[in-house]
Amino acid sequence: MTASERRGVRNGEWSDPSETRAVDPESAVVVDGVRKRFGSGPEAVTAVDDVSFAIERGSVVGLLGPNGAGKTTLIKCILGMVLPDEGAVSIHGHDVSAEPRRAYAHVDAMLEGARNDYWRLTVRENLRYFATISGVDPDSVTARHDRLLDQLDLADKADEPVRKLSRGMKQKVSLASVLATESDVVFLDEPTLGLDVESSLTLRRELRRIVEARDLTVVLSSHDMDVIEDVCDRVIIMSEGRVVADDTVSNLLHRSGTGTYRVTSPDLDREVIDALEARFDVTDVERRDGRTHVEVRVDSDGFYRLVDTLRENRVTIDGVTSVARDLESVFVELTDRTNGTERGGSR
Ligand SMILES: Nc1ncnc2c1ncn2[C@@H]1O[C@H](COP(=O)(O)OP(=O)(O)OP(=O)(O)O)[C@@H](O)[C@H]1O
Repeated sequence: MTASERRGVRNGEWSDPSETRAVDPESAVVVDGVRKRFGSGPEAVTAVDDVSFAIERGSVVGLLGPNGAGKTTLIKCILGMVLPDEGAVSIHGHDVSAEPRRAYAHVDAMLEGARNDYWRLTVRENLRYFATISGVDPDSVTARHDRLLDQLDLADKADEPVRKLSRGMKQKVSLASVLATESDVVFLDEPTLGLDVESSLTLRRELRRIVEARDLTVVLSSHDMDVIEDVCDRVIIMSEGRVVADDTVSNLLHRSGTGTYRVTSPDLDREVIDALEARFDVTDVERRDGRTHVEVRVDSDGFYRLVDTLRENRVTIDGVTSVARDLESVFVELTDRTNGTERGGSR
């Protein structure tokens, strides 16, 4: 280990690791006040802005955010591929600046949906290769590799060179290569990118099964909300470099306060719809069977203001139902809000 490796970086200055805050060795990953700026002067971009969180061992955490939110930069800071300007990262209790070898000993990653698999080697040879370079005797994990190939529907391709496989299969080989090692913490960036629906479903199901069987910690970034909703225990949503939500999938879906309501009425004319649009976030208007159905997204006290507005306009209400939320609508709501485009009935 070099002298600089023995030192931690905090608040933009090199410091003695003994000065760094004690981290919970029980956490798989601890990110503490990480900040990263690119460039300088008016052109500077703060890609990651004071981000902190801890990830429990054996959990699957989704990292979400619109393009440019800072997800990749944050993952690269955690993996030591980008040096943060401020803050500290530790993995399994080891500060990545002070003890990089120990911190990264059990970490693997698949970035941007791919990994440098060896296309001339067969699928099984790739798995053995990556197990070997991670310090595992490949003969001792043959049974586990067979199981992995089975789980990912790759068993009948095990002895084919990777170059002969379809794009989706290559992607599964990438994931299998990550899981073939003895890593305890894996970072998967867009693992289902380009997969067909069936392969994506298989991969999600098997990933979840593998996580439970091995007590694996996974940090998964994806633009596909269904993947996140299916696989993750918890979701961290970033927008403009900051964390705007950090909660379990179920809490995010059932957050009290905000919601979308569907109002059905025989006399919702254009004038009333204009009045609703002026005060609320009207997400859908549909005329069917002589009635009008309007979907309105509101915040915590917005529901009562919505009902009051309908009454003021003497609207006959046939029904008001709550529309089930999915992670996508929660995501849009949270990231719209931080981008200053919130409507949600607060006008
Ligand atoms: N090497 C770099 N030099 C300058 N700016 C950068 C660099 N890397 C990232 N950025 C900027 O930092 C911000 C965050 O980018 P980042 O790639 O981390 O976002 P992201 O959430 O991963 O986006 P995406 O979903 O599009 O991959 C963006 O404004 C980006 O342009």
